[in-house]
Amino acid sequence: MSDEKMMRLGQIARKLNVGTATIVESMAKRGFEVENNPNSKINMEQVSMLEKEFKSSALDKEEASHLSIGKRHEPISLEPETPKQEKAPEPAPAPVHKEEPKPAAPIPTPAPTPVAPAPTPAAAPKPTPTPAPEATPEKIAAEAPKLEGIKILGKVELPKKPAPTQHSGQKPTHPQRPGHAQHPGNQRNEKPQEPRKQHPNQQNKPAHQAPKPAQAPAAAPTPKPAPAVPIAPKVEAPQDQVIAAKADSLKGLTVLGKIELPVDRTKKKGGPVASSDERNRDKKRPRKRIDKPGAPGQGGPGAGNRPPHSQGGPNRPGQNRPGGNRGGSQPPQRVQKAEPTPKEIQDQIKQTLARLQGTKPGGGKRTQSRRDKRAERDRDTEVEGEESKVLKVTEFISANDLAALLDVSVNQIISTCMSLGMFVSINQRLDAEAITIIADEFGYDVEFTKSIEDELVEEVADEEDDLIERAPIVTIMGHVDHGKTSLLDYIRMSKVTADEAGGITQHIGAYDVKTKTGFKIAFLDTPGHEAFTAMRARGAKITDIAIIVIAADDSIMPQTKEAINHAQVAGVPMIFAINKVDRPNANPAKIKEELANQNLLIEEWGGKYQSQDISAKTGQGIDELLEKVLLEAEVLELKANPNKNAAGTVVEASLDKGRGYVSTIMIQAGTLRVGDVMLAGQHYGRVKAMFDHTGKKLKEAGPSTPVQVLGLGGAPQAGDTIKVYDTEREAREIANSREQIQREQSLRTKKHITLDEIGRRLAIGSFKELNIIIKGDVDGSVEALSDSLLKLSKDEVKVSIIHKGVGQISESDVLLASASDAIILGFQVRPSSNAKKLAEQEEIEIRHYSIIYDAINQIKDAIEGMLEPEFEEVITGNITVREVFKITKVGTVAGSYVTDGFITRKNKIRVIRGGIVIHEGEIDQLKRFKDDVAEVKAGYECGISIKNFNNIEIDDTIEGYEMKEIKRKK
Ligand SMILES: Nc1nc2c(ncn2[C@@H]2O[C@H](COP(=O)(O)OP(=O)(O)OP(=O)(O)O)[C@@H](O)[C@H]2O)c(=O)[nH]1
Repeated sequence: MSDEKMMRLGQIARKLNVGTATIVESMAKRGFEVENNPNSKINMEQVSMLEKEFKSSALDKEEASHLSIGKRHEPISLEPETPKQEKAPEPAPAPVHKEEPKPAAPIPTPAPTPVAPAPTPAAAPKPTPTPAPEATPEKIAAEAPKLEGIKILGKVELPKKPAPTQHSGQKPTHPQRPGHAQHPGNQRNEKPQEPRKQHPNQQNKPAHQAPKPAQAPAAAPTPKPAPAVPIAPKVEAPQDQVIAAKADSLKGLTVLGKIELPVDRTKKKGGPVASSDERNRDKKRPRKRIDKPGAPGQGGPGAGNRPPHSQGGPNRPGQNRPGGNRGGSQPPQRVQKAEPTPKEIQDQIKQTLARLQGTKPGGGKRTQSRRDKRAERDRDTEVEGEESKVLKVTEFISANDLAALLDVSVNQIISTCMSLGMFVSINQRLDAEAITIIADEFGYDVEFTKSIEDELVEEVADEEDDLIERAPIVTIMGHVDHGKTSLLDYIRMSKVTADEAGGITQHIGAYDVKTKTGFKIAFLDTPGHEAFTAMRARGAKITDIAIIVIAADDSIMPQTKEAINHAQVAGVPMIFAINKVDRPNANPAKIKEELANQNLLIEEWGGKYQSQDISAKTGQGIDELLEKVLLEAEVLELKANPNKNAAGTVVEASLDKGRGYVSTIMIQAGTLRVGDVMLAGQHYGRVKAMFDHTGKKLKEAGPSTPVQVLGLGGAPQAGDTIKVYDTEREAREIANSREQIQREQSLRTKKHITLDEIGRRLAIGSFKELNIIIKGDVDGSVEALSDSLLKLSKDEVKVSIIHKGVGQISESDVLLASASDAIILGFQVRPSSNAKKLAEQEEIEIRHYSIIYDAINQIKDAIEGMLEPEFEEVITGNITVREVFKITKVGTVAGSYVTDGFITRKNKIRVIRGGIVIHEGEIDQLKRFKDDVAEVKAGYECGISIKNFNNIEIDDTIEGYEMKEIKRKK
């Protein structure tokens, strides 16, 4: 008995057409723990519960088998039969009874269903079919009880027979009879809920219905054995019957819908029978088929099922869905979700999107865009893969230009810069370092092309025959007051010294003279002050020979050494002019000795350096000096081609009210003529007029000739090279280019200091910057002042010359000063009336100077004022504690006496006990009697309390002190 009452999990699972896991889960919900093991036993009571719960599932299975049988003949149905037959016997009886007496026993019904199938197969007796139609329901009823198959046949077939031919016909009939539950399955689309109701009742109803419909159809049932049914359907009512059977098992129809899955099965398994899992799959698959036009075409087992579906299918497209519902509303959903899992879903989505977008797969813009990007990447990788290329650029090209040269998008350049910690804009110009780094990122080596300056200086190799001797260009250098100007004056027989403000040469000039022997020598007059060091350096560059003036009554001074260094660095031969030998204290030998100590042996002493004792005052030795210059020049074999466009260097530039910008230029090669288009630095213009150092007009000037030129659009800087171009346009383009570069460079030198520098200064504590704008009458003075001021920079204060130039102080200068919080220094120049007004409005300070020293000293003072003040401690007084009062809410109050100096409430104090400082802090309260006071002088008593300190004892000394600011120097 026990065995009979118990069923194995696997067994019941097969019977109910569900998975063991599902059963276990269901059992668990009901409070029964069952191990998910096919051999786990479940008692019949539980089985009954499960049967109720999974009726639909069981029915599905049966119906499916029926359907297949009916449609495809017995063979297929046979499979299900065997198992069912075994079970059939048991359940069969129950259903029978129930059917006749009371449809109630739904539970048993399931049994019958299974039975039914059994019979069907058994019914294999296809012959019965014929009789089936004739069979009457009554008979069926009678027999039904005996055979399970009867139940099914009777129920389904009968009702269906009336309108069996067409499923649609069934529907109408069904509506009248609940048994349509099956139909509902087909009709699910219309009324999804029905199926559910039907399912549970199906078994009962079918039974009931069977009897009713059995009426006519009953005939079919007569053959009792459902077999008749299956057969019948095939023939006449076979379909009807089958349908009828399906009616009961409309779910089966649903299953058919699932059958679509079979299609898949055909591919994968090939077996139509569905397990609980398969069931879901079937349900899912059908949908796939529906979605996929190709699905229907799939044959195989599924196809067999389909046909029947096809009958109802066409009319009831929702069948598949209903099937899903049968198992519960969830199944269908699961099915849908589960199916998509494969990549097919993604493909479908893509296709769908493609359709929505009206694009063909792979043909959309996005795709194209992706392709393009891919292509770009490929290209990039190719570039990277290739040997590093060389990118020839000039410094300060813009990010955009660099992108074009690298053949990448400017965004890539910008993002690369960002990754490198640089934030650049599209039009921002990049310095050499940045260009190199960025290019490297893209696999390029950078080769900076010669700057425009270099290109200008670069001369086309001249034919030997075109070269002729030229005069040497001589620079006179030396320490302050050693007599440089005097020497030059003597040579050109003029006196410049007397005209110079402060007696100091403030700008350089150029002169050419003829020696007594008739040879020309061009002189550059360099200022002797330290501030002009840079100028001297420039002078040395265009200098063929340097005359180092050393006062015989002095010694080799720092600037003398500096001048020597510049000459040596420039590779310019030096001639020492030991001056002031006319003075009684002159000691030329001492100078020569010092030179020797400097490793500068003069010829007299066996060295290679020429020297000449001279007196700029008396003219002693000057002719000899010039001869030695010529001798040196001869050795140098100085030659130049005068028959080409002029090239040279700007020695000086200034703004002349009447004549405009006047530039002193040393022609180094070629010939400059009036009317030539000349470019100097970032200024260009046509030469309007030329003058020599005496003011005499010149129409042309050859090599080694210093000339004053009128016609440039601005004042070039000393040291700027000049070149003559054939067209103004050409000169303008280069001038603009230089201007841009100059702007970039100036911007960088102004604002861009290295991170290290900033960090270092920040570490120091405070970082202050004194911005200065310098305007002067001549370039040399501006440069000199600029260089001197820059040297005033200290760690704590940086002097920045944010702008400098020749000419009147303009409104733009004031605006710039306002924007950059700068002061303006005017050297021998004054602001325009508008600039003056603007300066007053903007509160911009403009200082005027005519002597460089004054400017330097004042700025030095200003810088000192800007330095962080230094403080020193000043003890203001001492008080002695005579009594101590401890007051609850106040703390300890010391009754004290000011022994010396005074004490103020703002004083910082120290509490000293036994000569040792035990506390440093601030005064909390200072009182005289009950009144708060700000100060108590020596000889008076007072009450004092100290912030956060109550450990005051009698005889303690309280020292008051303050930090006093001290002006800082140097
Ligand atoms: N006795 C004497 N005095 C000289 C001689 N040469 C120059 N001096 C004087 O020395 C002073 C300075 O001469 P400068 O020619 O201005 O000297 P410098 O090197 O040009 O000076 P800076 O222009 O400031 O660089 C002047 O007072 C001259 O008169 C000389 O040979 N003999």
